[in-house]
Amino acid sequence: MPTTFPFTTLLDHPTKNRCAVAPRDLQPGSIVSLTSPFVSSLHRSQKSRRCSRCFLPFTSPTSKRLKCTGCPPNGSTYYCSRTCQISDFITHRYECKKRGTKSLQAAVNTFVLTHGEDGTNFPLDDYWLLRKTYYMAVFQVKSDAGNMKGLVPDLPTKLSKLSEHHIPSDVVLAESVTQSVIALEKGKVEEEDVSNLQKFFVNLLAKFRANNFGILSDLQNVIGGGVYETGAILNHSCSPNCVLVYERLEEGEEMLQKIVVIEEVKEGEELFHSYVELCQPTSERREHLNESYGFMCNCERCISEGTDNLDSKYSEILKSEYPNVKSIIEDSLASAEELMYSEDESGGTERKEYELILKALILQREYLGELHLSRYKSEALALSHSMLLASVPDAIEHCENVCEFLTRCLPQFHPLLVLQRMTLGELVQEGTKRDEEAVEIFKDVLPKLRLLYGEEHEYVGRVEDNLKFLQQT
Ligand SMILES: C[S@@+](CC[C@H](N)C(=O)[O-])C[C@H]1O[C@@H](n2cnc3c(N)ncnc32)[C@H](O)[C@@H]1O
Repeated sequence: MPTTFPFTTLLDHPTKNRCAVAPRDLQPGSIVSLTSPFVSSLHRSQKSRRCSRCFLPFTSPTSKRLKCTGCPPNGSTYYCSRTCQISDFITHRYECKKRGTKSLQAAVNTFVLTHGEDGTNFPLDDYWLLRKTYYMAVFQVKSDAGNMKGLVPDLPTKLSKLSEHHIPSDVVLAESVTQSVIALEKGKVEEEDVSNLQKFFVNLLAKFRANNFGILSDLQNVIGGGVYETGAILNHSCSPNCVLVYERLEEGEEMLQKIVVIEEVKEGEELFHSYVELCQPTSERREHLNESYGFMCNCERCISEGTDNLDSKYSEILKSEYPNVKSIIEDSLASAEELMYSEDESGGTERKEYELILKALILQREYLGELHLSRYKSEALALSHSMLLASVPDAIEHCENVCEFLTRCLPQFHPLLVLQRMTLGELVQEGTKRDEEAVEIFKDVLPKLRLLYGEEHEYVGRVEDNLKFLQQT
């Protein structure tokens, strides 16, 4: 286990309430917390790809996996080991087929009908997590010692400490979650308990709004959701001094959340991570924070950027022409997307897709500011396509542009930037004779990867091997 320097919690900030502060002077790479969640749940899109308990990826279709025999075939749950299956059973038995397939399906169907499969208001994945938390709280109270495997001692007290963000429409949402529990419990919920149950869900939803974490894979994709007690103490900043990395420690355990300091912090200074996508323009970040967490961000970056540096910035001369150009850009990107998701299984459309993306990108480069978000998105899309087409020189150009964009929006230790630079190093190594440049990139990236992911991580080994190879030749 790595050494941690647990942060101090201050309780009395006039507007933010609890704050986490550095217990001593900290260097980049210091870990201030490494904790497991109260509750976590794998997203449906990952169900067949990862263990439902510890989130270990199944690297190939033939990887060893245990299937829950109780789940319906279209919603199977898989585990990497018996230990994981047993640890998960305490709550999972309420979700799988063994306990009332019809009532569970009916409950989920009603939820989907009312709120949509991926309702922007409350996606189905969050619904599962919410219900799982409910069952854990119920069991925790029921179990005498409160330390049965898979349960969290003192869960209700811990939940009560979390801050809340109430949204009026959550009352309706709580109503439908309550109905789904009533249906599932088949008459076990007494009439007089219904309104308490509904209140419980209204409060739990308000806590979820303010405290839920998207659990990220090493490649920074969201693969699940969870509630972490320690992480929930950190406030937000758009120029954060900490990032969150998720780690699997051992079988049977849920994903740990590691809070890593990414710049020098003095003793007593507040620690922040970012609640939102940092590449968004200031106005969008602030709007998102206000809607989702109920505060207006006044961090250093928001104040210094003023109205915006990333918003649409066109050259003044070209501004009047932009409306026409915009439709060409949008049409090209829409056609590329249509091809990507077309039914045509024969493939072979990648070149055409790349050309359409490039057509949009060339116009975006001409008309939009360097830090325009949609220009960056096209650049990233063009990068993945050129890699798919094995067109290394194109890939290098797009990757350099993406790195340039990320360098200007993200702290230099941010995993997204570090991983993108690692890709750039590998492309330069593969596709050019610029070995010295590749070495420089790897030398810059390696210590950052070690601090973020740990010495033993496969990315660290990969970059070390690349460096060794380049330095020998
Ligand atoms: C995950 S909690 C953070 C800890 C919180 N301060 C507490 O006492 O539990 C999220 C809530 O903290 C508050 N918060 C976080 N960052 C903030 C900021 N930069 N400015 C104002 N309020 C903030 C908001 O109320 C938000 O909904």
